[in-house]
Amino acid sequence: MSDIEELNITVAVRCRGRNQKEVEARSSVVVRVPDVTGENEVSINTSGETGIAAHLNSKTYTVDKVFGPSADQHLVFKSIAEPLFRDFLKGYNCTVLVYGMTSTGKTYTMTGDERLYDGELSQAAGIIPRVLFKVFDALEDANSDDYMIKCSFVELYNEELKDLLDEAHDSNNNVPKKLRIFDSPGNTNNGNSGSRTNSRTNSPKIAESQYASSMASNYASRRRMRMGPTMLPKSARTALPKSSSNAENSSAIHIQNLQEFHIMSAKEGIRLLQRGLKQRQVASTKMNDFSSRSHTVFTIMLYKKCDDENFRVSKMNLVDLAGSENINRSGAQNQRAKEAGSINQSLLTLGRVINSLADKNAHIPFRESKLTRLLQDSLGGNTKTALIATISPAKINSEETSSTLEYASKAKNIKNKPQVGSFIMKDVLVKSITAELVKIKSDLLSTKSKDGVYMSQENYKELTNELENYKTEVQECQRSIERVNTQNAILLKERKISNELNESQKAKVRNLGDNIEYLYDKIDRQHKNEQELSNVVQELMRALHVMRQSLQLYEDQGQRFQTEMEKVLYENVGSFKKSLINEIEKLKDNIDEDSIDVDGNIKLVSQELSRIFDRLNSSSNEISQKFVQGILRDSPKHFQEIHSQVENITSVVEAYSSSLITHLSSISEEYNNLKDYLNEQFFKNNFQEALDVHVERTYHQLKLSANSVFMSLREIMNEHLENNKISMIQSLKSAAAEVVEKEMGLLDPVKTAWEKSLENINDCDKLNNKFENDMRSAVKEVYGRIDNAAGSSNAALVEIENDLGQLKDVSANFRDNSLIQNNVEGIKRKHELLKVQVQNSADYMQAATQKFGEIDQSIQDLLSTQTSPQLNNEERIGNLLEQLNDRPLRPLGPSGKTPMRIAYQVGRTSDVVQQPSMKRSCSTSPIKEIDGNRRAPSPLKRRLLEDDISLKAKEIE
Ligand SMILES: Nc1ncnc2c1ncn2[C@@H]1O[C@H](COP(=O)(O)OP(=O)(O)OP(=O)(O)O)[C@@H](O)[C@H]1O
Repeated sequence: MSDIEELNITVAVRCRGRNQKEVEARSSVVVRVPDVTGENEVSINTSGETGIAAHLNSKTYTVDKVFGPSADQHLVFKSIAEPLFRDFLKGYNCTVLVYGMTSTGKTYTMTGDERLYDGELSQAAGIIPRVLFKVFDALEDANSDDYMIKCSFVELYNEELKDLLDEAHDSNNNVPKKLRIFDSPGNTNNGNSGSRTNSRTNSPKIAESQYASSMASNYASRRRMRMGPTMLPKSARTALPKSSSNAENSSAIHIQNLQEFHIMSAKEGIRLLQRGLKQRQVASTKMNDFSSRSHTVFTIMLYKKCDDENFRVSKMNLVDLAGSENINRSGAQNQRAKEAGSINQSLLTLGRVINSLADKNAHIPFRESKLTRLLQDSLGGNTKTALIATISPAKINSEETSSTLEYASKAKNIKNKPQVGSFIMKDVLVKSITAELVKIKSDLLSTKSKDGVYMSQENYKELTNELENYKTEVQECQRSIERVNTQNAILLKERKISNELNESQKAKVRNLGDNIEYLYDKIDRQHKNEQELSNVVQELMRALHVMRQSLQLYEDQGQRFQTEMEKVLYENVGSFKKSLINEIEKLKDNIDEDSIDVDGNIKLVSQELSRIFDRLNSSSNEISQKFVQGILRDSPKHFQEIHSQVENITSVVEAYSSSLITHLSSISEEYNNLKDYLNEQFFKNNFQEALDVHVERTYHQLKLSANSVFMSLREIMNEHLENNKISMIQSLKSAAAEVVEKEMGLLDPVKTAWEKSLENINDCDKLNNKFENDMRSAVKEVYGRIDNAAGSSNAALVEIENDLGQLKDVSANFRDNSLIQNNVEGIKRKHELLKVQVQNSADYMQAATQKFGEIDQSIQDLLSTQTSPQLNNEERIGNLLEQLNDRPLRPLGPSGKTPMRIAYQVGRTSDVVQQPSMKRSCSTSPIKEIDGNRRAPSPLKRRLLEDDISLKAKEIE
């Protein structure tokens, strides 16, 4: 046992969002959790302070996972229950517990929305429905047929156990069987001596009691749900302890009389769950109007084949604990108080058990409550366990939240020693199933023996209940149809109203459009005025410029005046000075002469002076008058101009400002109108509805237009494709015709050439035949001659032999007889003659052979020229014709003509266009073409002839 790894139980915290009650109570959020998940710390501030103080005074708890308000059911299942579920499939016993104060989401987490929608679970489905679906999915995926799944559903309420699936609760006649927690014989983990070690060594097994209870007959429900509680036959009961591999550790807690139901699908499991939930005791308290004050345990048992003889048994306990709030807070009284007390009794014991396990105490008070006895194996035992603590974020529940978090963080220290579950022998299982079958068969028999339909009381009740249920369902459906109809009518009415509203909105929008048009008009006019104003300002600038120029003119004139004055003064004073000096000189002269008329001179000087001053005066007067006159002349003009400019500007500015005021007032009036209109009329209406209608209509229009677009697109595509097809076919046809025409054009000269070549070939054939005939006759002649020669040679040989015989006979008379001498001479002459004849024949044959060679060579030459790869067909044919026409025929033998045979061949197969007529003529030819190479028989024949001749010649010799 010590080899088995110790595992801390997994602890998660799930914090929901604030509920209606908490929002209405304006209770602030005091719990800090992530929005979804990702952290393993949760902190709570119970001090009532805010800001940094709150942060400093808050208490932080560390767990394995924290889920915030946005964590959905799927995430919680995936993170917490699914890992355990995988171990459950492997054969481990697993437990998932939800713990927390009422209305924090325990039932939501464990069960959630268990209903099926089109055979599927909703997003809000909790752990139990998800496990039910997962288990069948997993086993079906594994293609495993050798498994069996059973379910049970038990409630612990007021320290009383209740089988939530026992139909006797619904029946008036049947009393539900009492459930009892039952320690298997080997269990040493009792209340007094219960120790952590003992509990851990407990191995889950299928005990007799469990079977006794699970096999309790319930044919009615089995028939309905194709499943049912099974009863272990006696033999199986006795066989059971031996079948368990962990028999020596057999010390599990079991519930006597608890019914277990076979399920063949997840849906059957869901139906069982729903049936059990209906039975669940629900009482209302101050804390939660629908608060459940009971603990429930939904158990899924998996019997999975592990070898030929045994099935492995694993259990998944899904525990929804009652609310953990304390009795004072709940305000429950009387019966409720008792209930609350008992709940607390269980939960308090659970707390103590958790504390003891966390502190590793020797004594663990499992036996002090039924809840802890039930959970004995899940806490510190062989089970893999996960605890989900559900909490509220609101300040009003902070006390309970703290207590829940304390429990959770304590529970995190509990260590389990998970072990793979026990085995059950195949025989035992088969026997239990056989027992069931026997029962079903007997029921069937009794049914058959009756005329009508027979069914047991229970079954009948079941069916009646079912019928009632269906009736209720039908009524509900009718009601919902009516509801839907009413809603539909309302919706139609609303639609009408919204249509009207829409129309009026449209009119208003049109109005608004007109107003905006008008405003735009005004703004345009305003713009024009601004333009005018800017023109005026420009004019003003110009006038200013003119004024500046005038001023400059004045300044220049003044300058000129001053210069002239200076000039006049300088000239006059200079001349005066000169004349004065002259006069003084004169005076001096006169003084010397004593004849000076002083008075006269003085008079003259004074006259001169007064004249000068007069002139000066007059010229200065003249200049100043001129200047003044100039100023007087020009000034009114300038001033007039300036004045008129200023007047202009003033009038324009006045006009502009008045029009500005008018426009501004009218714009502000329009703006106010618009604002009023928007405030009072436009937004006053339920624009959301109008918007919805618009959205709906737009959607429909979009859909219609999308459809029509698609349709037209399809039509266009089809048309396009059809056109393409037609034009492709046409172009292909015309291209093919063109190609054929061109090819035919190209073929024509070739055809003519072919025809010509065929004629040539035919001619060749004729020539060839003639040549062959000639050759044959020549050879025949040669043969005749050779035969003659051979005949005469033979005759000569016979003669010689005769002569030799005579020679022998007359040898004795040879020397003296002149006749003999004459005979010998005659023989000699005949021999010479014969020799000459043989020599002639041999010469003739040699000449004939030479002719054969020449003929052969000429044919080879001819063919090699014709089959040259560099030549095209036309050239070959031309050559051929040329050779036929121009080549001098070599005399041969008696025919005296050149034998010729043309095998027209083309280098490449693809170039060959074989004419039927040519083929025919070729096939009639005595000389064949093999593999395109010409092969003439004449050399062989010739060689044979030569051999023959030389043989004959040798014989003759
Ligand atoms: N995480 C959550 N997300 C959405 N709704 C939730 C969540 N938790 C709880 N609720 C809702 O809060 C209400 C109370 O939840 P639930 O009945 O599960 O609480 P409980 O802890 O089981 O209470 P009790 O102890 O009284 O049985 C339910 O309507 C449930 O849908």
